[in-house]
Amino acid sequence: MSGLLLVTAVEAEADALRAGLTTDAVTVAAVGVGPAAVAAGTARLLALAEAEGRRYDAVISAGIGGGFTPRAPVGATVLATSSIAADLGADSPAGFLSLDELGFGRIAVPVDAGLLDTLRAALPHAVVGAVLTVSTVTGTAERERALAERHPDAVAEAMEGYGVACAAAGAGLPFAELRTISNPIGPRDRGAWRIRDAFTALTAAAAALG
Ligand SMILES: O=C(O)c1cccc(C(=O)CC[C@H]2O[C@@H](n3cnc4c(=O)[nH]cnc43)[C@H](O)[C@@H]2O)c1
Repeated sequence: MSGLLLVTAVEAEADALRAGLTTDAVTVAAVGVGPAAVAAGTARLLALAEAEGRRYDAVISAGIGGGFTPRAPVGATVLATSSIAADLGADSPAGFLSLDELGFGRIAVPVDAGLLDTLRAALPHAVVGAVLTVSTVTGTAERERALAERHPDAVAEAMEGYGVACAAAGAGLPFAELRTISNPIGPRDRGAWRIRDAFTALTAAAAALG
């Protein structure tokens, strides 16, 4: 057993997490932006560990994300109940058809219940709900509305959770997703992103984990 693997998209997120950790039982790795990059990167890390005779206890997709207003305001910490590939499917004149609706698989991966309980105990103020994984950051009110209607339990969106979940499932490991909110989801306003606040919240979350 080699502890926990925290997977981020970019090094700045990984550094923010490392700044809060006081244990070496947690490995933090940045493997790229988007579901494909993190699925490939996470699967490689898990396979390398296995080849060395090591095995992680669990994998967490961690980093910053956009929050659905008012449920997850900027600076909030979010724990996923499930990670949902919200734009994986097909467009049609009748609207978006998800992978499930097409009959090709599941878009929602529930997180490990025991791991979520542990994280909730460590982070009692966290907002808990579904976290969407998107390949395109939402940038209009129309898109925000469509996502919220399709996923009424969603509290946040990011670009990696579902990819990390697929890699963890492939290795038979418990999975969870932790996000701190850098921006509201909605019309694109890059100037309103509070990335530093989200990094500060990531550091605090990591400190609460150990
Ligand atoms: O400026 C942009 O529009 C932009 C586009 C792609 C990536 C970024 C990043 O800052 C990369 C880091 C990371 O941020 C997560 N993130 C943060 N907010 C959101 C959001 O509202 N929707 C989706 N993802 C978001 C994401 O997981 C990136 O990996 C900036």
